[in-house]
Amino acid sequence: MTKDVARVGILLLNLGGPDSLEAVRPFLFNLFSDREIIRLGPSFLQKPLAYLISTLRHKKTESYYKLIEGKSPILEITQRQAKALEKVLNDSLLTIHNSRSFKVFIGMRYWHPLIEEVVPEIHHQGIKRVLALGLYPHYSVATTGSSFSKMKDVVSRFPIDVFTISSWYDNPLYIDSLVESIKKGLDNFGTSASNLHPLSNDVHILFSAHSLPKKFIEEGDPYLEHIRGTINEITKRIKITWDLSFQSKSGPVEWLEPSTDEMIKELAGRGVKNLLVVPISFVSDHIETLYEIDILYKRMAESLGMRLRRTESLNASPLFISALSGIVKKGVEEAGWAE
Ligand SMILES: C=CC1=C(C)c2cc3[nH]c(cc4nc(cc5[nH]c(cc1n2)c(C)c5CCC(=O)O)C(CCC(=O)O)=C4C)c(C)c3C=C
Ligand SMILES: [Fe+2]
Ligand SMILES: [Fe+2]
Repeated sequence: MTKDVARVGILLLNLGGPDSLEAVRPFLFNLFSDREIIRLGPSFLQKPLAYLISTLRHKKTESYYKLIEGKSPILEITQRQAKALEKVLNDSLLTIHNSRSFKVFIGMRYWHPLIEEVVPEIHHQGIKRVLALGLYPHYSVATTGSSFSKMKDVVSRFPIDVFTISSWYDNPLYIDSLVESIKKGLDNFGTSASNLHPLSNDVHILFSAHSLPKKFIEEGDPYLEHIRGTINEITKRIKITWDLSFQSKSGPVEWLEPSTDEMIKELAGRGVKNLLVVPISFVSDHIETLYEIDILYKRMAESLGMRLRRTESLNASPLFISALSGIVKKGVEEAGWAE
């Protein structure tokens, strides 16, 4: 008899990003239409205001994407993660059931392949069990929460059972993969900054998380607690001097502080000369690593007499894919789909 686990689909959820400059405006419209990420007045005004903001903002956003090859790399990286994860999961199952049992899908919140496009596809493939995993280690209503709401809404139209994994900020292999990338970043500093010893305390670490309006935290969002949880696990394994700051705020409300640009200035004032920035809330490269950190903050640091480097994003690193595989397998067991 075929094991039921043979029918499990893994749905990787992420934000998505524009795949061309023409896609920037409709991508922004989709994002600003979502009341879970941003509330623009009463609900009947959400779409008109989303239209207005995307019209006013798209040129500025396009200018950032022009600096990173005219599009977001997020889909291509998520596809690599999906392919690697499917292989690792099925290779490990081969030894147990002699059948290929997992199929990994991608569902993006604001740009193609959209969640509402992929769920019907999963149904057409005859899959009745879906394990949904947000590619956000730290839960926020604005990110994972919004993707889950959209997915549950679409899935309710199909005979599909869903099991969700909402956060994995302290998963040991995920922490290992971050520690690996920090050690690599420190080593690279050692070789590129002459007379600096690898792992030297002379390199200060700055964890830079995506900012979030403070109101979310006040309403019980665990995002900040999760970010601190990840850092806490990292510092149990590696001795570093560090700070935490928040980047990419994008509206006139109060956001988490300090901002990464303020923090860079403060660290320059404290005499820090070598700064390794760790983009802590992203597992893939996108505009906030490739433009904001690599171009904007690097330039700012240089003008303050500081060397700034960034740790490599986890992307499809083997250790990170093992972490995802472990998270999925644990989820399959918790869902009761393993036997
Ligand atoms: C409108 C408010 C926003 C909140 C709140 C927010 C939270 C948030 N976002 C990410 C991760 C990503 N954001 C990305 C792009 C992006 N985000 C916002 C707005 C908010 N994000 C905008 C307007 C944009 C578009 C770019 C721009 O115009 O500045 C992306 C994708 C970018 C890509 O290139 O692929 C990601 C990923 C997190 C983790 C988060 C809160 C925890
Ligand atoms: Fe964002
Ligand atoms: Fe952002």
